[in-house]
Amino acid sequence: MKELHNALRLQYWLVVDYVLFWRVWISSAQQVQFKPRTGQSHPDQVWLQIKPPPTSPVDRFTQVLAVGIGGSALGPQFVAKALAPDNPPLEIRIIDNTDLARIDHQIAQLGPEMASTLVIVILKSGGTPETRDGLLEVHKAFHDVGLEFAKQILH
Ligand SMILES: O=P(O)(O)OC[C@H]1O[C@H](O)[C@H](O)[C@@H](O)[C@@H]1O
Repeated sequence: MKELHNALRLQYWLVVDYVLFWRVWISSAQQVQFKPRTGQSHPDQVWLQIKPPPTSPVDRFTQVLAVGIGGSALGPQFVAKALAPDNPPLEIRIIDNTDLARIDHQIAQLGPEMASTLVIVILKSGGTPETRDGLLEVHKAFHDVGLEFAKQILH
């Protein structure tokens, strides 16, 4: 059982490394834009463009704040819970609904480590309104404490 767990743990990190590598590589090859399902350009798309790789203003990232809903939240939640090592190097939180009180609470939980938080936006379609709303809330929170949000986001 221990061997199985170790094998799964190794696979977990291989998948995480693989996904992060390709997301960063693809993002640096092309500016990723957030577009709604209507196909019209989003008015906020300028700040939603990122210039990867993300960087932490305080040397390294210590936690992850993911924004996604439905399958885009359940998948990462499953991987994080099922395959995480005993002492995960990064705390992972997921904003997966539009309850503002809950979102505020999750942002407050980032505490002084907001500067070392990597924000990951997960979506398949590219235009889920709930995910956009969560993203706007997180953006405002980073902006309010003077952090350069665009540098800490991967989407
Ligand atoms: O991954 P996205 O395109 O953001 O979609 C996220 C979710 O949106 C809706 O809630 C759908 O009913 C789900 O099936 C989907 O997983």
